[in-house]
Amino acid sequence: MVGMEKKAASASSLDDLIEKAGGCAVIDGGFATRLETHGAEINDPLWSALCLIKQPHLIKMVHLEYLEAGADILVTSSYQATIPGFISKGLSIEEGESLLDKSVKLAVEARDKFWDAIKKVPGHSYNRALVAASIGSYGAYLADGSEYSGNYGPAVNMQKLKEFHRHRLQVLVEAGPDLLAFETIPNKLEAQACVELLEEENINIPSWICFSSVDGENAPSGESFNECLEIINKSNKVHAVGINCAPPQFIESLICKFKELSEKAIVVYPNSGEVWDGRAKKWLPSKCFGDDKFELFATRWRDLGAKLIGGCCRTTPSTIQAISKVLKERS
Ligand SMILES: C[S+](C)CC[C@H](N)C(=O)O
Ligand SMILES: N[C@@H](CCS)C(=O)O
Ligand SMILES: [Zn+2]
Repeated sequence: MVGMEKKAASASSLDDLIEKAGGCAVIDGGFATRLETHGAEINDPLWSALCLIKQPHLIKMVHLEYLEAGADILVTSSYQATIPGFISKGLSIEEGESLLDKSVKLAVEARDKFWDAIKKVPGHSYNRALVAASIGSYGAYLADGSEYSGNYGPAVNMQKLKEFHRHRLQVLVEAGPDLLAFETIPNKLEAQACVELLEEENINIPSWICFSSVDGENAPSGESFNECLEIINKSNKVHAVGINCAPPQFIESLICKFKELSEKAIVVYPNSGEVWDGRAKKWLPSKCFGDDKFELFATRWRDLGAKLIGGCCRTTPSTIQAISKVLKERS
């Protein structure tokens, strides 16, 4: 009974935010992308998580920029932050745990600082943001681009994926985020591992599970979203499903597909359209959508029923400002 009350209360924090935001809340944009703009060196197996060790002040700065731009939800710097990843840098388990905790604390501090200042400004149109702890896929940790292929090889089974996700999930939950954001999940097995872990760990923080997609129709593994969402639909621990870090031109039809396949809220935060070369560790020059296009897309995605909209890699605070402006009709 206590558990049920807790769940009902926590799920409503996301619903409340969506309502306060006028029916569609704004997520922040490319986090690693913005760190790089500020000179962060992230060409490393830890990618943006290297900044948790070396340049945490940049993390807070980027969170503040996205808040200023109008983000209702901040996604933390933990996408590629894992205990084994930190251990491979010579850190201890305790130090790794403390860095995961710090990823949430930095976002909470930025949110509180921004909100304390802005709430005193008469007529402001901001909402008190929520902090979503990023949980990047196993493929992100592998740092070989496999969050876009879903190909983890035959040795990676359910047990292995749960083992990978469990400890980080526990530490992030303990740090007190408002939401959990599973990002760039590329296959059905990992979606199922995440759903089962939320149950096994009895997590009562609202969560979303987002898939990447490279063909605009299926999960990167080639498995259909029908199969993937069937598993997620059975869980009342997952509050929203959607797509992140796929090109924007895929999003419209994927929202329509997801609406047919699930009653859960739909969350979309695509990248700029550029393609990640996992071997060279760089973005390939390719079709790239600017802020003006995101402004048009965001209205369309909202009208199609998306409840959470933002940007992923290679989008910037100005992209989020454009989305926020059009969704909240700010001038
Ligand atoms: C979303 S991708 C661009 C993140 C980086 C990737 N996991 C890598 O380490 O190469
Ligand atoms: N939250 C991460 C996702 C990378 S795909 C970021 O924005 O860097
Ligand atoms: Zn991305």
